[in-house]
Amino acid sequence: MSSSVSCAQHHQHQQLSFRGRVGKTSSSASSSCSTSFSSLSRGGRKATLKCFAGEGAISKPWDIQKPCKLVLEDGSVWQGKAFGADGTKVGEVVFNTSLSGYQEILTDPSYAGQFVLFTCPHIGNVGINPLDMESTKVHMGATLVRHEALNVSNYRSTQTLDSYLKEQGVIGISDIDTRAITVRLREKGSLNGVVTTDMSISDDELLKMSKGYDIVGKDLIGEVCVKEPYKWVDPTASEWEFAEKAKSNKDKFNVVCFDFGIKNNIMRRLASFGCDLTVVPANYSAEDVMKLNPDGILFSNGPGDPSAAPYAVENCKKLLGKVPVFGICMGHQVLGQAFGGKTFKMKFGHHGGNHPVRNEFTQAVEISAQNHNFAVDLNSLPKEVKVSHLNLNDGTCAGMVWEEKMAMTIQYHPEASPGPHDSDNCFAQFVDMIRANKGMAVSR
Ligand SMILES: NC(=O)CC[C@H](N)C(=O)O
Repeated sequence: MSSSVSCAQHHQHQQLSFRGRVGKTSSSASSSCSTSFSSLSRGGRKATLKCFAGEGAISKPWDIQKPCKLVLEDGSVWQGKAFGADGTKVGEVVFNTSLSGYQEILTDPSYAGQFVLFTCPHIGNVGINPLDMESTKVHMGATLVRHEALNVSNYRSTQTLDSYLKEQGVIGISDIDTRAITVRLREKGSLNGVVTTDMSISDDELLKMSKGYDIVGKDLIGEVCVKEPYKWVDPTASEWEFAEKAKSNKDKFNVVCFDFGIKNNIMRRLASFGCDLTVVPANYSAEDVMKLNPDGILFSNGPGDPSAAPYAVENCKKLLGKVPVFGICMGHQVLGQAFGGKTFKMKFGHHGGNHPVRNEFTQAVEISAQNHNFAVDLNSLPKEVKVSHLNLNDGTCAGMVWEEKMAMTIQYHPEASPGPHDSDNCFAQFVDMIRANKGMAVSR
């Protein structure tokens, strides 16, 4: 099987990699970027390395000094280099501590209305591939990185981060001090900011724009969710499947997913555990959902303030107790409100792949992938609701169960993508709840 690997232009001393470093580029390769590098073969796999330079032209991406700046609402101005699209955007800046999986983060619809600052200093090194998309586009307003890797090294990559962001109309800024900004966000809390490649706009104007932005009270779900119902049947590809329960499952269940900005891997994991999915818009009525005769209902992740989506909460209230329900992230927050609880905005939220949570029933600790800026207030919940998981960094509510209502919720991301798989068992638990409700034997 041969696959095509793309790389940005390389200068003489840069190394080319193919699943690990394989040697230095020759000087003839570095001076002749319109031709393909000779095929590299490793582990039986062949790859053709191509350059992104246009016909005959030798552009030097490492020499490009197109300016870009970030102005935060606290008045700080951060000069950097532009990549991706040109333009001016306003958003809430959050930092993500994941060491890998920038493509999944870029395409997570929950980041609409926000800018993601990656604390991992090297972003872009595995390029972009068509298989790791969590949705059809990039939803964040801008991507903030310390260093944009020009050298792309992955056998699945078909595009550079730069060209993908250009195509998506998303601004990238590199060469800014992401550590200093992260410390600032930790001290002051999430800050709004403006990123621009238009140097004619004054810092004062940009500051005014960033101060005028507020994600609180904004219903961003409507911007990212589907308009018409659709079916999803694809499980995790068999070569990646790791859960024994998913491998041995033979039964099929009809599950309706409310799309608040659903990530593809939630659907893949549910499909792996035997769920045939009908994905419906966020404002699909409870009555219409019940007409689909679901065995279970999923409330998905999604962007923005959970208290700004009262229609979702009302729908949820009508469905509680009818069939088993599972809420993930925004879905957890919507269910929390439907239970009678309240949500609040956190100082800088949780965004990363290494957050410890404790299962309050088993005391087991899971390392989880998280991405949220709001949380359910533990003290606002009725006594029938049990807190199933606690975040061990700050003691916030990370999961709930209301047994009589057949409801379970998780504030973080059991589907990972990117992140650890410790919490994947949540999908099996949801399916077990469905099985029990149908009078079937539970698989444990
Ligand atoms: N990933 C999500 O679903 C995020 C939920 C919500 N927008 C928050 O930031 O808390």
